Amino acid sequence: MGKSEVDSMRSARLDIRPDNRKAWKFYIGEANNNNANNESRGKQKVQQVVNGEYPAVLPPNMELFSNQVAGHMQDGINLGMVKSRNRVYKPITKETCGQREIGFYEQLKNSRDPILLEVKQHVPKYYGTEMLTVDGKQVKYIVLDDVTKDFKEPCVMDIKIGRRTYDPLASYEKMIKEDQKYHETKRDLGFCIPGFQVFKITNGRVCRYGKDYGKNLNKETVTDAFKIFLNANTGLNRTLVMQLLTSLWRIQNWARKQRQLRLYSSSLLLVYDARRLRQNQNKQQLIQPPQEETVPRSRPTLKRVNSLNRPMSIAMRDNSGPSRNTFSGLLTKDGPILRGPTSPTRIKQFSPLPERKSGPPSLKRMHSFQNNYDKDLQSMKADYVDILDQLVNTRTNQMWATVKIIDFAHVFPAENCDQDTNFLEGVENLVKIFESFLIETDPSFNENNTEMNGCMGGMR
Ligand SMILES: Nc1ncnc2c1ncn2[C@@H]1O[C@H](COP(=O)(O)OP(=O)(O)OP(=O)(O)O)[C@@H](O)[C@H]1O
Ligand SMILES: O=P(O)(O)O[C@@H]1[C@@H](O)[C@H](OP(=O)(O)O)[C@@H](OP(=O)(O)O)[C@@H](O)[C@H]1OP(=O)(O)O
Repeated sequence: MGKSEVDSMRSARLDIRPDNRKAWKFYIGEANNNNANNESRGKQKVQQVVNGEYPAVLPPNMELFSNQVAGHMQDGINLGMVKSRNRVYKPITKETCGQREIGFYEQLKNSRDPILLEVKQHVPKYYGTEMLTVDGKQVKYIVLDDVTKDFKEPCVMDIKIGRRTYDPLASYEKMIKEDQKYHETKRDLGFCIPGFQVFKITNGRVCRYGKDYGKNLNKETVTDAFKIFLNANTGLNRTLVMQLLTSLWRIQNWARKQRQLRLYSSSLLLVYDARRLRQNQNKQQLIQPPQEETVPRSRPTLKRVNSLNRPMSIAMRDNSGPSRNTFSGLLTKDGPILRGPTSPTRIKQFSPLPERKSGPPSLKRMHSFQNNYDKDLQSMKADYVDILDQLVNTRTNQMWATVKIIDFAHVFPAENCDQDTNFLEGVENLVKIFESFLIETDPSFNENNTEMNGCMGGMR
């Protein structure tokens, strides 16, 4: 395709759908995620449907990154993230920010400082930079590991951390602009949610929530956003919450210790695989004993297995409430330590539910107490999908949810060797919300327990 053809195609799209420029940003709802219609023509290919709903002329083997949920998108003005195989490419469009971010990744790559070595575990692997020709222009890209690469149905949430999201070199206008947006969640919780996507476990469709949704959230409605993201309409999944919380605790622990960096406007990227969540939910329903049917509907719906340890329930029993027994930030080989009123409480080591061993689904088990054959058939199909997945995926026993720190365009050295409270407070509040979810997934949790409300109200 010649340049003039590409140009005319791009302007045709501009003419026909002028509002599309910010389409993704305002989009809330379901979308078909398999709509990338790539045409390889000669050396470059045109991608018709992209992260910001605009085409781009990309080098061969490159495509626009469809799992990008926030940040600058391909939208006719900005360049979006692109991907090739298991790597994502972040364009450097603002020279100073780009150099700062590259500088940070290079520092991590070469450093032996224990704090930097520790944070490296929570940052996507860095593969240097590359020049690519995009839309006929040479652009420098930062090359990173795609943290969604192992997931069949990647659910991704970008949580921008900090009450303050501008750096020390920001202009007065930039400060005002930043302070005005996502105002309530930033003010009350020290973080905001610029975007997320979730694959619904009920129908496999992807739903995307953009900036406008995030800008209208407040400290109460933010819980709804998390529950949508966590596919909690059929009940919060304890294994999922535990995996995310384990990562969050480790990041919190690091943020409490570190005294050398200021992370302005960095994000925590929460990712999990809805495919694995569905399998986990199905499995829990299958092993659920029949007497569960008598449990009143008003109770939390998540079913549990006996082997699953219950850290927060131990905490509640020993210390009578989450507001008085937050995780201390200390992880030992035996599990996290809680901070209690008198002495620290060690929580038993916990791990995600063991995955189902391969083998054909058992027909014997398939007669539910309700004799609901349709439901049984559905579970059986899900089992086969599960087994097929295991046959093609050797990573099946790995974690299927994690949290990474991303976006270091506004990282600065700390001037006075104290904590980065702006970053830390956001992380701590996020941790508290996920700890309250963990309590909710405890089968002994009583809905009327006022302690939990106390926990939510205790945000800094
Ligand atoms: N390593 C990664 N793996 C998978 N997805 C990623 C990765 N890094 C970034 N993303 C995706 O790209 C989005 C934007 O990333 P990032 O915040 O680094 O870009 P940005 O354009 O600098 O953002 P901003 O406009 O907030 O400054 C993230 O929300 C996430 O969806
Ligand atoms: O983080 P930066 O580099 O300052 O870029 C911001 C950022 O992308 C911001 O998006 P959000 O994630 O805070 O929602 C953009 O704001 P909008 O919400 O108005 O789109 C800013 O415009 C970006 O700043 P800049 O205009 O300097 O590129």
